[in-house]
Amino acid sequence: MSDETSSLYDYIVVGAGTAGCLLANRLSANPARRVLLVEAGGRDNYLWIHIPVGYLYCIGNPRTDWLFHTEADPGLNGRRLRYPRGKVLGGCSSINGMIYMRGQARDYAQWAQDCGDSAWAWEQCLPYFLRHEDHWRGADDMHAAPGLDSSGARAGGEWRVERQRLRWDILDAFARAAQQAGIPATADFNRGNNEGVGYFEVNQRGGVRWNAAKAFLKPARRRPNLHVQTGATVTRVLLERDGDGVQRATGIEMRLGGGSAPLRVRAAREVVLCSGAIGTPALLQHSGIGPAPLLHGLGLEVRHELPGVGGNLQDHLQIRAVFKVRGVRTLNTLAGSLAGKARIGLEYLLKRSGPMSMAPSQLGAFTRSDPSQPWPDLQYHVQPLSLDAFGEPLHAFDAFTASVCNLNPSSRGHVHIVSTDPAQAPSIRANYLSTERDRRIAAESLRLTRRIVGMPALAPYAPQEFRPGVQFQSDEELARLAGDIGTTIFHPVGTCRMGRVDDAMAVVDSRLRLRGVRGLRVADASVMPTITSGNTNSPTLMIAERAAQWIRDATSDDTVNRVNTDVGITGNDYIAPTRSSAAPLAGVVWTEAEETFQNDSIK
Ligand SMILES: Cc1cc2nc3c(=O)[nH]c(=O)nc-3n(C[C@H](O)[C@H](O)[C@H](O)COP(=O)(O)OP(=O)(O)OC[C@H]3O[C@@H](n4cnc5c(N)ncnc54)[C@H](O)[C@@H]3O)c2cc1C
Repeated sequence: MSDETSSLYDYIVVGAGTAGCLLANRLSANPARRVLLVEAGGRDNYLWIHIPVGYLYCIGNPRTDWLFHTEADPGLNGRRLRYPRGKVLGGCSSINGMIYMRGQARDYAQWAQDCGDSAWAWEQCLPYFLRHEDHWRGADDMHAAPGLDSSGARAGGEWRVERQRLRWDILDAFARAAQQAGIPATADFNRGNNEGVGYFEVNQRGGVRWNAAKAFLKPARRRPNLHVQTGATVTRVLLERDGDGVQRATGIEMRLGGGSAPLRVRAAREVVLCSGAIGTPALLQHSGIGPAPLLHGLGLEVRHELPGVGGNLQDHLQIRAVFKVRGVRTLNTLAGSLAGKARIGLEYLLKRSGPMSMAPSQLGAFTRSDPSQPWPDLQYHVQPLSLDAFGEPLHAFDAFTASVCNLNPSSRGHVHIVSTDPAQAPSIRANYLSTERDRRIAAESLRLTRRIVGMPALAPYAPQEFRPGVQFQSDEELARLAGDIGTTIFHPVGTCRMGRVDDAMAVVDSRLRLRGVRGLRVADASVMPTITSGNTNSPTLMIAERAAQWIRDATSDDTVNRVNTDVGITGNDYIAPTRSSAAPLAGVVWTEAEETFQNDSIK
């Protein structure tokens, strides 16, 4: 325990997931700034994180997953869903489907409009995608998007994007069928309008998962000014009043693994929340920041009323139609025998290719639910396999799954804590298919799936609809069936959304500062006002990249953000998180809850 009067850290980043790893890297690039990155999960040294197909063993595994569930959902005919969230260095980027997708230009135009800040327009965001990208095409301006300034594009950034290392006859046939149904072929989903059908690009290097920890923490591992604390759950953001009465975040309270007494750590400049779309609103609510009725109801002191915290939950609901096929191999039967498994294992061992290098979905398509839509509003994830649910065994027959989701759902849910105990999981109410529009699009998307599958290119394989079943045809039946077979595609966002200063439901302003509290920012998927039209990992990295820039810009003027150490902070109140931080700049920067290890021990 220390009783220093000076701050231990300049910045505390809460959550070492997709956004947190990038931020920790960027903020600690300045050796004069001391950064603490706190992660509830452990290190990413579990084999199945790195072998792409291992996501199957990471989801539902307490070593890597928070094991959340949604509440029973009327739109899903009363079903609850397993709601995986990464709990490990890298966060969800350590367990996700690895698909690299920026979204559509119009998503960012909408954000700019919602926030009244043109900084969020696609043209302004693009350089921040490119800043960390390491794309297999290199700094090819074709990829940067036609007509746009490609400055900042580079091969050799940290975030590796590669082509997949396998193809399937059944997926090639689906791609041809999609083209016969009017969806053009595309070789690049990332130019601002992702319309088309093609194989996804993935975050892998040589057939191995490339997560945010490898990309952003590993290169920073020898920085003595970066302290990574794993196995520590942050339970509260600490607030104090500045001389003018405005509250300021001065640090965090956290518990090390094994349920130790709470420890307090102080940040001289900013606390940045990167705990994700579920973790961040829950942490704010536990800190007394959120909707007053919710906090009062739990007997929590309302430190700062912000009614939007935890609201506006949006997610993509994937409607998984399954088709049996004949005369073509799919993973179902390929992996169904010992010999098949051995062949698959050997191929990965020797060439880092084949089904073990496989992202869950390989083929993608973006299209319109009806021709009057100005932009693609549906995304397909097509898989050469089928199962009843993730975690269940593959079916014994050959089949493929055409999963389709509405990219711009109008249904909104929320995340609410249910007790004052931060160890208790929050209530996640997704409210899928709770609007007429979402139900109609669900029905239309299932019809479109049938139309594609009915095209001549797939005829040689005699596809037979296994789920939901051809007997169901009316809008009403299809919407109900969507509720039966729909499931999350793991993209919760929006629960601390940014917005204009006069928007009472906004949680952060357009520069990601928490409204009404100094020294506190949110930089993760929770700030998205509306969900992007595609997968959400890379947009989250872009958000973090922007936050890093704004934090650096703000703190280059010390008078703006720096805590006045004469006001409100008493040294004895704050204790060092571990024995290493008694000498925080001494060079030991990687710390686990029960163990301190040297800074080169990350793999
Ligand atoms: C199974 C799955 C598949 C997906 N597939 C894809 C895909 O193929 N492509 C794509 O683009 N997106 C995909 N996504 C979504 C994408 O990965 C997420 O949108 C993105 O990772 C969100 O990043 P984040 O930084 O907001 O949160 P996270 O990456 O979830 O990071 C939050 C971190 O904070 C930690 N944390 C939370 N609370 C606390 C606390 N109180 N104290 C300390 N630490 C805390 C967590 O343990 C976690 O490490 C998928 C997600 C999942 C789960």
